Amino acid sequence: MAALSIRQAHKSFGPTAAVHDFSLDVGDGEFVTLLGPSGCGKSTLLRLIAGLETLSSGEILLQERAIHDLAPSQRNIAMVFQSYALYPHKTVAENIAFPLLMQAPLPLRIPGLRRLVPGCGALGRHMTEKVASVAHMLQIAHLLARKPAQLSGGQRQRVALARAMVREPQLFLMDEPLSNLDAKLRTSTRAEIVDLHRRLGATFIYVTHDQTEAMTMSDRIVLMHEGQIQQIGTPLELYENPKNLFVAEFIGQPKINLLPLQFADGMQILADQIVRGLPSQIDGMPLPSHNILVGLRPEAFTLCDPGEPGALNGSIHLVEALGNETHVRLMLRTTEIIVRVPAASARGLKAGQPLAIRPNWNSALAFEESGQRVKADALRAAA
Ligand SMILES: Nc1ncnc2c1ncn2[C@@H]1O[C@H](COP(=O)(O)OP(=O)(O)OP(=O)(O)O)[C@@H](O)[C@H]1O
Repeated sequence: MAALSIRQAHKSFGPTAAVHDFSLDVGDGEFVTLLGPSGCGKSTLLRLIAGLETLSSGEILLQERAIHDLAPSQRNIAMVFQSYALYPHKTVAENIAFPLLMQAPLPLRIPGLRRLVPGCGALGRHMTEKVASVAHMLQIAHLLARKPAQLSGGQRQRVALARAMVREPQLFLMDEPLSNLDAKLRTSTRAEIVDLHRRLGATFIYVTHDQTEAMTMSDRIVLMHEGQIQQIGTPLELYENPKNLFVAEFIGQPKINLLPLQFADGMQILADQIVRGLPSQIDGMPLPSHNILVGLRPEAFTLCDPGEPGALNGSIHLVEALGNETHVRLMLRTTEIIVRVPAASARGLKAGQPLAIRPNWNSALAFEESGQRVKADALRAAA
């Protein structure tokens, strides 16, 4: 059974279709990330799930129960915002307890009444224990008496997480929760959220435009563009088997290289160079006879002898040594590509020098000029 099902969701703001024909099933306990460039509709989709926006059409089901007409408070969903949205005048303990307090009977919410109404003492103690246990889990128990202004960004983020956890929701929604943290803290908090997900066993929907976050944290990624799904898959599926150029270019750092492959007068021309020794198959299909774009990741090249069959010859534009590996920007006539070279092989490489490389054709991807992956049908049609 899917924990969350979104069926043909559509949301327009006037003429803008922020989310268009969006369908997704999320499994119980799964960590799914909505990834895409700014404005692709990620936050709108999260807000639709939370009930902060209403659908123009479609359905949202939580544990097979339609929730899209329910108020946010009735959905048993917790959302962690980019801004943390903590109450500045309340202590950390009061911030964390707030969702429990909102669910509690009225007398418990009014301090003077608590002692007078039977049962309130026990409920209050239960709330205090719950807050303490969540704070302990997130290692912020020593901060319970402080106000948000007295916390670091990372601590505020944990308080926001604790406040989301305290109600034990069926679903956690997180909207770019790490974007206000510095790079080092982002890396460690990333690992903490993954660990928290594992320990809670809850379903997480996470929004980010940062592919490293998406790749390292998610069971599956939903890559969006202009309100629509481009591809759904595991991080490796998206990297190794992108459906189209948008996915291939969005996933991967440095970006995939795109080399035009043309056929003219019986010659094979790759990135404006006549090449010999092309394989009979590219991307699992016979070599086409129409022009295509060949996608090669920066690691899909080997340094070689300039005269070797299949060699591409270029001139080094820039050498970026990262320690364990080096990124070489290589100019092949009119196309600049990035080649990932092991540090040991890159010693002595300098800008301005000639360099020859051989593509590893086993990992090459073939794209039509329209951006779609070359398919067997397209080859037959073009033949
Ligand atoms: N309340 C609104 N009124 C009008 N247009 C809106 C509204 N909210 C979002 N949009 C538009 O809907 C589209 C999707 O916006 P959304 O905020 O969901 O994108 P996003 O992928 O989350 O972007 P970002 O990463 O920048 O937060 C954008 O074109 C945006 O301008």
